[in-house]
Order: sequence, then C-alpha cells, then structure tokens
Amino acid sequence: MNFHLEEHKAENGRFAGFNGSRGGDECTDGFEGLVEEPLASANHQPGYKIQETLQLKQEFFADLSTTKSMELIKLTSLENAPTQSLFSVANRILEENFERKNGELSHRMACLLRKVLQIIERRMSVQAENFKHQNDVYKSREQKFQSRIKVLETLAKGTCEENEVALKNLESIKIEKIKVEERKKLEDMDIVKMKKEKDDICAEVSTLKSDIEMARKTYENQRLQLEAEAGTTKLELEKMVEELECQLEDSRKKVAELEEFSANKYQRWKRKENKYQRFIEFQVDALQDLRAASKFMKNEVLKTRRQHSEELNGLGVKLKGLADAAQNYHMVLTENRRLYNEIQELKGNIRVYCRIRPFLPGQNKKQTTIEYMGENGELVVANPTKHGKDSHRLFKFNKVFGPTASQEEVFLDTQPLIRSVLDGFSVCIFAYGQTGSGKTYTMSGPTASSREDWGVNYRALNDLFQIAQSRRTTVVYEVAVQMVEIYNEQVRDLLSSGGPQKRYPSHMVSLDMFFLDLHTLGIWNTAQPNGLAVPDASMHPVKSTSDVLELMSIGLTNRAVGATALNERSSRSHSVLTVHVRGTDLETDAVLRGSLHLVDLAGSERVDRSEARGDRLKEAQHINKSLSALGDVIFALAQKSSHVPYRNSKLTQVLQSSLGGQAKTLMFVQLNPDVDSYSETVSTLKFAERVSGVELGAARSNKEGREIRELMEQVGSLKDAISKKDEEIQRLQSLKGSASAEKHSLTSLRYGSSSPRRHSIGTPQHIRKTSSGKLSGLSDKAASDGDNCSEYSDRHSEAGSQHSGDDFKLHKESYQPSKLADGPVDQSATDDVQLLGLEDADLEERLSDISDGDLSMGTETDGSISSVVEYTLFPEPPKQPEKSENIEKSAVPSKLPKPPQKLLQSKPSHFTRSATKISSISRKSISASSGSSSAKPLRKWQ
Ligand SMILES: Nc1ncnc2c1ncn2[C@@H]1O[C@H](COP(=O)(O)OP(=O)(O)OP(=O)(O)O)[C@@H](O)[C@H]1O
Repeated sequence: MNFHLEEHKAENGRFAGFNGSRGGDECTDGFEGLVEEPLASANHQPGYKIQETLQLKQEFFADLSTTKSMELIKLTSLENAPTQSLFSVANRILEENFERKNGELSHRMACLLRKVLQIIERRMSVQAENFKHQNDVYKSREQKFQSRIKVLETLAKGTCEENEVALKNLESIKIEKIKVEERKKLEDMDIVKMKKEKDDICAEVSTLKSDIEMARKTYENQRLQLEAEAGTTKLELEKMVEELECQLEDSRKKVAELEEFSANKYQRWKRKENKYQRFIEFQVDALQDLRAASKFMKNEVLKTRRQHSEELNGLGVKLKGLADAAQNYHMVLTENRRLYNEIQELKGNIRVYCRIRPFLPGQNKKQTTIEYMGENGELVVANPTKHGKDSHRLFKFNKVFGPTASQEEVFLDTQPLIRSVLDGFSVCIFAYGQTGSGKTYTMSGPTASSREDWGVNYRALNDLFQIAQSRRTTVVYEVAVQMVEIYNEQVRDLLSSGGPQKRYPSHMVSLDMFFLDLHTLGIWNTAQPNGLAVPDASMHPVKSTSDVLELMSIGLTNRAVGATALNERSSRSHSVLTVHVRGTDLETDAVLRGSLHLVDLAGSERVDRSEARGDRLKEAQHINKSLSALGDVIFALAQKSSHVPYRNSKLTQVLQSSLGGQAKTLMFVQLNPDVDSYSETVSTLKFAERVSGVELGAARSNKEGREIRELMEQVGSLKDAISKKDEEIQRLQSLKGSASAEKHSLTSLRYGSSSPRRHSIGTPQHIRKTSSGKLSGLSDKAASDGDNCSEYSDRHSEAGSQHSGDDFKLHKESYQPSKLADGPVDQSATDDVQLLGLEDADLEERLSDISDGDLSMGTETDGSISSVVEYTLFPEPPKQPEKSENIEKSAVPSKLPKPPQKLLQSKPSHFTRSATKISSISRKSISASSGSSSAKPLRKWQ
C-alpha cells in the first residue's frame, strides 16, 4: 500500500514536471515517466488506484488542454502510459471533438485515439488473462489444501496421540484455512470489485468505441469531402499554374523585349552623351571667350562709370546752383505772398478763399467744371458740355482749396485771422455759395462730435481758448457768444432761453443773467461794436470749448431747416455766430475788445432752379433779396461810393461794420463741381471776384487805455444823469397832466429816439405806433419789420414772461414804452432835441441811409461806438464821475452835442446806473453824430 502511495507521489512529481514544460521533448519525457509505472501494482490495489487515476486524470486533462499538446505525445510513449491516463486522453480527444461544432476530427487525432483504444483493449485483455490465471492458481491451491485435509483426516483417525497431534495440526490447519478463507473472501471481494471495474471499463470502452466509430465515420465523411475539395482545388491550382506559366512566358518575352529596348536606348543615350560632351566642350570654349569679352566690357563700364560720375558731379554742382536759385525763388515767392498779404491787410481787402466740395455719392464724377486750381489762388472753370472761347473762365482769389482739402488745412489758413481777435481786431468770416456747396461743412463741419470734422466755428473758438489760456499770466480774457439767424428777414435768437425753440439746460439759463443788465441799459438797440447789431440776442459767457459745443448744438438745432429740390437738408436762413472777446492787460490795465462773426449764409441759387413754391418760394425770395443786397453793398464799397445801402436787408445791417468798418473780413466761396451747377458756379465766382476787390481800409485793433475807459465811465455817468432827468420829467408830467400837440410831437420825437425808428420821425405810422406804446427797444424794431416783427416782439415778450422776480422786472422795464410819449415838453426835452443833433440842417441827409433800419444805428460805426457798447457788454464797476469836465474838453466828439452843463454840475450825486430811456438818448446822440459825415470825429475816440 505504502509502496503504491510513494510510487504515485513520484508519479505526481513527474506530472508536475510535465506541467511545467510543454515543449515536445519534455512532454514525451512526462509520458515516458508514466510508462515506467508497473501495471500490475495498479491492478493489485484497485480501490486506491481508481482514486489515484481519477486525480491523475484531472491533472492530465488540465495539462493536455489542447489538442496541439496532445499531438505532441509520441505514440510510443502511449504504450507505457497508465491505463487511466489513456482513458483520459481518449476522453479528451472525444470531448474536444464534441466541442468542435463541425464535429470534424483530424486524421492525426483519429489515429491517436485509435492507438489509445487499441492499447487499452490490449491491456484489458491482458488483465482478464491475469485474472483468469490467478483464479486457476487459487483453485489449484484449494484443491491442494483439500487433499491435505483429507490426508490429515485419515491420519487423525489413526491414533489418538496422533489424533491429538493431528487435532492440533488440524486446529492450526483450520486456523490457516480460516485465514485462507478470509484471504480468499478478501480476494473475492477484490475480484468482484475488479470485475465491476472491468465492467465499468468495458462499458466505457464500448461507449468510446461507439464514439470512435462515430468520429471515424464523421472523419471519413470529412476526408471524402476534403478529398473531393482537394481534387477540385488541385484542378483549379493546375489551371492557375498553367495560366501562370503562360503569364510567365509572356513576361519572359516582355523582359526580353525590354532588355532589347533598353539596350537600344542605352546605345542612343551613349551617343547623346558623346554629343553633349562635345557640346559642353564647345560651350566651355565659348564661355572662356565670353569671360574674356566680359572682362573687356567691365573695364569699359568702369571707364564709362568714371566718366558718368564726373559728369554727375558736374551736374550736381549745377543742380545745387539751381536748388539755391529755387530756394531763393521760393523765398522770394513767400516774401511776395507776405507782402501781398500785407498790402491786402493795409488796404483792408476782403480776403476770399475758394473751396471746392468733393463729389457726393451718386454724382457723375467725370463731369467736373473745375479745370485748373493754381497754388497761387488761380482757378479755371469750364463747362465740359460747351466749347468755344467763352467756355473757360479764369478767376483769382487769395487761396483755392481743392475737394481733398481737409478741415484742418482750411483752418490753418484761417487761423492767423482768428488769432487777431485776441489782439482786439474785429473779424468776420462768412461762407457764400449755392445750396449744398458745403457752406455749413466749412463753417461748422458735418458733425461736432468728431474733432477731425470740426469746421471753422469750433476750431476758432477752441483756438481762442487755447491762446487765452497760454496768455493768462499777462492778459485775462472773457469770451461770450451770440447766435442768431436771419430767416425771412427776421432776426431770431438761436440761443434764446425762453423762445419757442429748444430749451436750455438749467446751467445755461443762468448764463443769461450775465447780460440782463445789457437790456436794462438798453444797449441792444444800438449798433454793436465792430459790427453785429442784433437786438435782444442773448449773450452767453463761455469758458471752454465744451460750453461752445453745447451752445452751438442748441443753436444749430434751432436753425430753420427744410427740404428743397436741391438739398434735402438745405438751410434757408443765414446763421451768425458772434464771439465777443474782452482782454484785460494785467500790467497796464488796458482793455482789448475783439469780435468774431462767423456767418453761414443761406444758399445763393436762383429761385427758378430750386423749384420752390409757396412758403419755400417766399423763403427763397427773401434769401435772394438779402444776398443781392449784400452784392449791392459790396458793389458800392468796391466803387468807393459815398452811399452804401446797408439798410436794404437785415443781413447787410448785421454785417455792416464787418464789410465797411475796420474789420478783417474773409469770405469762403463754396463751389459745387457738378456740371449742372456750372452757371451757379460762374455767378458765385463773379460775385466772389467783386468781393475780393473791396477795400475796407486798414483794420484797427480795438485797444483802449485807461484814459479812454475813464471817459467811457463818464459817458456812463452822463447816461445816469440823463436817466435821472427823465425820471424828473416823468414826475413833472404827472403833475401837469396835459400836453400840447407840439409837446406831443417833441416828446414823441424823444421817445422815438430811444429806438432805431427815430429816423422815421414825423411819419403818421410811427406816431401811431408810438402813441400805442408798443414801440420800444425790440418792439420798436419789430414794428419796423411789419407783422413778422410784431411776432418777434411777442416771442420775446413771452421769453420775458418766463423770467421771474427781478429779472422779469428788468425785462419789462427795457421793453416798456416811455411814458414821455404823453408827457409835457419842457426845457429838458428841447435839450434832448439838441442832444440828438436834430437841429442840424443836414440831418435828413445823414439819416437817409439808416432811416428805415431798426439795426442801422451803427451805420459807419467806428471804434468809439464799439467802445461804448463793449463797455456795456462787459460792465465795469461804477466810478465817481470826477473827470466829467474832461469829457467836454477832450473826449466828446465834436459832433456829439454837449450834455447840459446844468445836469452835470447840479446833480452829480444823483448819478446811478439805472437803465432807462435816457441811455437811449445818449445813444441817439452818438448815432446822430455818427452819420456819414461824423465818422472822422468819432475816430478820435480810438
Ligand atoms: N469738403 C467737403 N468734404 C466732404 N463733404 C462735403 C464737403 N463739403 C460739403 N460736403 C457735403 O455736401 C453736402 C452739402 O454740404 P452743406 O450742407 O455744408 O452745404 P450748404 O452749402 O451748407 O447747404 P445749404 O445752403 O443748404 O446750407 C453735405 O452732405 C456735406 O457733408
């Protein structure tokens, strides 16, 4: 038993070795180990052996998990393998066979299976033989024992002793027999067990046989099938081989052909190579020739270059001479231009800049009327649709800006003019041209939002502020602006805070307060300094460009615009932006007063071209009328005519001093290059040509010293005295309570003198209006404009009503008609008549030019009036009239009637600054003395 156990352990060890190495040789070794096991020992211990073999079977199957590994087992080693292992192998083969779905069993495996089964069968038959032999041995032994027993029984029967011995022997034999029987029983049991095992094995063998038979059949079928397939495949392969052989034959032929071809080609290439070789040799020779030639050429070139550089040096010397000459020429040109400008300045010529608008999108760019633009201001226009000698026209101006000129370029040429405002000059810049020719573009720009687009207006004010800032340590400047438009011969304040137009932000309203006392002093009814005489136009102090931007955007919004056939945003009003500047010299106390008028005129096109109807026609007529009035004024000025018809339109009245005074004036002539506008362009240019010929006289700076200012203060004191007198008259009037017709007339005359209508004295209409008490200040002027003006007056009355408290009172006061109209005439009234200069015989003549214009007070205005008005525009703190006597002696113009001595002497202490109509008497005196013949004495003021 132990022997078997040990043996199987060793066997397990061998299997373990087999498990560890699956190589073919090692596998064989494993089986060889198995073969060494003696079969007999297995048969002698069947129970134990079965158990062992089952375990072995499991291990063996685990090891022989693949058919491949099984195939590795050599058939010879099977002979020595334990039976159980053989069964396992057979089982495994069959199981694998069943696992395969197609049930095919390889030939090799079938052989192996057959071999295994044959070995098992042989072993079984050997074992059966052994069992039989053993049985026979047992039987013969039994028989031997039986015979011995019989012998012994016979002997027992002999003697007792012998019997006893025999008994004892018998006893031992019995014991031995029992033992033998027991052993036999055990052996029987073993036999039974082995028989059973044999039966099991036989059953298993028969099952295996049937399986093998099935497998064999399947294999046979498959073999047949495979043989059939192999036959078919063989046939196909034979065919393919044949084909391939054919192809091979073809290929061989082709290769032979190719070889032949390549041999030919090789020959050809060889020939070519030889040819090229010869060619290269030829080229190399040629190259060497060329090198020699190039060397020769190089030498030639070097020679030529030397010659050239010598020539160039010579030319350079000549060119330098020319450049020097050109520079001199430019210097001479610049000098010429400067001298020309100086002459113009001295002459006071109106400068004319011509600007040509670029074509707008949609316009035909090929058809332009601009033929030539010279740098020296020459311009040739031509009508491309007409030919002939009159088709070209040459004009000459101070400067011509082409369509590509930027706003900056235009301003650069305008800048010096604008800067002179800060030096106390009066400057007027206006843009003239047909609708859509770019007037507004030049003056204001397309938008105020972009600095690049800024027109002259914004740039000018920006410049003024910048210069003022840079001079702040020496001069303190105050700047204020007005903006009005002249629409249908009506002057409208574009910055009015109370009008029906756009309202101001609250901080702007407060700015108006700055000038409220101007109304109070009644200065609005007079000619403004250096030009603009716009009654009641609000004045707005500005401190920065942003203030100006804000005000101007309000003004532009308020400007009347509407659509016409020519320009959908055509403005049909003249807009005037006036900038007043007052500078005080911190060291000398001298005061500079400059003003700048920036005028954007309405379109100058002919009425018939604009296709206007109804209201538009009326507007166009008004525009044409005012522009032709402008032309007349310019014509009169160009002719140096003694009579200049400023009064014919509001526009000429507004621009009066800028055109005829001592201002510097610049006109932008705007042109539309379109062919359709040719006739307009020519008439515009003709007008501009006339304007450029106008000499205004040398411009003068409005600078006043302390002395003049003191005189002005005295004038103010006089005005106050007169106002006191007025009050006195009123008091007397209320006492007397009645008045004669003559008195009425005188009083009316006096009242009329407070307004520009004074020159219409004696006309029934004037008297009627005066009596009704509606004519005073602005109302008076409005009356002169007919219905439109009363409308204007109403608007301003409305504006006045919007002020509250004291402001309102002040307005009221300035608009109230004088009660003098109904009062008695006394000596003071007579004095007033004298003061007005109405006694002069040539009064009618002197006033003829200004009789109808409410704005004409400033006709032939000069610096003295400017001073008066500027003084009131920027009021100074009141001073005691200590030097009143000096007025008489030195300052009062010869034509200015003397103020009553009585008044000056008797009531000096009553001088106040209350604003009443007496101030207008003062103005009247100045105005009366400033008639055409009074210009000289007035200049003494400067
Ligand atoms: N120099 C320019 N460069 C570019 N566009 C321009 C120029 N001048 C004018 N324009 C354009 O031409 C059009 C007409 O210009 P603008 O309104 O200034 O003409 P206007 O003479 O003021 O017309 P109106 O008489 O109706 O006021 C505008 O669209 C303007 O932007």
